[in-house]
Amino acid sequence: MTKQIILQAFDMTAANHNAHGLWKHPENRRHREYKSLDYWIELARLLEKGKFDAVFFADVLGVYDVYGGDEKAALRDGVQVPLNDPAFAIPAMAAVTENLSFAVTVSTSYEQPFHNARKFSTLDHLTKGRVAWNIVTSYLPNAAQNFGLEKMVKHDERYRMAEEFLEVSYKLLEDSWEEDAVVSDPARGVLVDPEKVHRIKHKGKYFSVEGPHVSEPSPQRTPVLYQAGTSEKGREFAARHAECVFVGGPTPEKINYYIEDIKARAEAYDRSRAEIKAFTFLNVVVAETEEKAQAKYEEIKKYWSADGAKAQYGGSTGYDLASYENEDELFTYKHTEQGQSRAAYLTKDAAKPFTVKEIQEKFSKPAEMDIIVGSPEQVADKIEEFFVRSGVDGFNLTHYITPKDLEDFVELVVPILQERGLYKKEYTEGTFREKLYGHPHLSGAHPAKQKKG
Ligand SMILES: Cc1cc2nc3c(=O)[nH]c(=O)nc-3n(C[C@H](O)[C@H](O)[C@H](O)COP(=O)(O)O)c2cc1C
Repeated sequence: MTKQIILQAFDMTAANHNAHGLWKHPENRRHREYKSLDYWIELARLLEKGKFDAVFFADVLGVYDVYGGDEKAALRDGVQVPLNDPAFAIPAMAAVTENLSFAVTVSTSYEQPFHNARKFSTLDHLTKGRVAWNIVTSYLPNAAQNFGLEKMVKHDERYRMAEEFLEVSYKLLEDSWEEDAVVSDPARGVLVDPEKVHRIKHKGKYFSVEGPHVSEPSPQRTPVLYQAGTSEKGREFAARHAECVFVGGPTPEKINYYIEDIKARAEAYDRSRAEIKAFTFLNVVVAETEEKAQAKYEEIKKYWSADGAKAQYGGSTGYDLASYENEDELFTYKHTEQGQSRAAYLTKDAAKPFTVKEIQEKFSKPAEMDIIVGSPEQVADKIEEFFVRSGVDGFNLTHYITPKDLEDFVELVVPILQERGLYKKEYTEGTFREKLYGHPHLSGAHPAKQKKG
């Protein structure tokens, strides 16, 4: 059978995610409605109608304050702020759907593993196993300041913390409660068998957790594990832990390079390449005809905010585009403690070197990467080509006018992809991991299982 596209809506429980300035577009509803459950419920129903596999919630824990040295530009355009906690929308979205899954971003740099494990067990129970965790190490200096630190923990150390965070998480989610610990036996007067619940007694460099876990085993135990970030350390981390990777890159070939590299590294940990699915961004502007799609794109460009885009770029890379004075100088890679994959994107990963002037111009219109604009057939053709060339398993679909762009995609593009056999017509049964991999729990080759010996 043809490999089918796994589709996720890329979202954030914020007034704006990546559509900088588009809040001004008269048809955009999200900045007014993201605070209401009705909005998220409507979105969940729409995505399930379009057979989306999941909604992928990005999240950050501070404001973007690198560009121009403060958060003013980010606030003016609502760059991922105001922002609510994504976890709270999920039970309501799960209540009106049966198959849509939910990937939530949680940072290992600022969360506590005990609290995080409880949160994911709860979500996994309430969604009947439809939850995933996008593991990030964070990049915003302001997030560090919000959690009692003067400065961010350095990039590579954040990944070392993440390693230990995962070790504790596995102990809590996989080992603390045996599968049959909850006996619920009135005759013996025993709800939980004390012999089958174990303290984890973790004492490490960064975390100390006695346990036991307080939630009983959920359908998936450990949520499906996503990772995003392709620095050297990021790829090594993904190779060990991730079941899904979210990879950005300036060309399909570069994306493919990162995916292949992560899979090769996974093999060194005795994991099979098939155990890792890869996703990248998909930016689409579609309408009934090419002309209408072009007109829609022109409209989007009119509202786009270059300052908003630069604010986001500054926060995630550490490169302040307000501080470059010489427009003719080459925009080169320099080490920062922020996100190294994002920093590489327009510098050492780019197909050609850019001058500062070219970079500034890039931010004056939407999408760093190729945006697909066209009629439904044209869009489907390009998606198919991109799918094959990049070697991804699926996409995180962005949107500019929300929820209208998603409605258009469901109505206009999904039926064509389905006709071509590139996209499912029906969901498969079961938890998110069963839909992706055919089994409810982490595979036996995963390090979470291996350490049990
Ligand atoms: C495609 C992509 C999506 C990301 N989404 C988030 C996010 O929602 N929240 C966050 O704090 N970091 C996010 N990150 C940051 C990374 O997870 C990572 O912590 C950061 O980029 C530093 O790692 P790196 O140097 O390996 O890129 C994302 C990174 C990439 C490449």
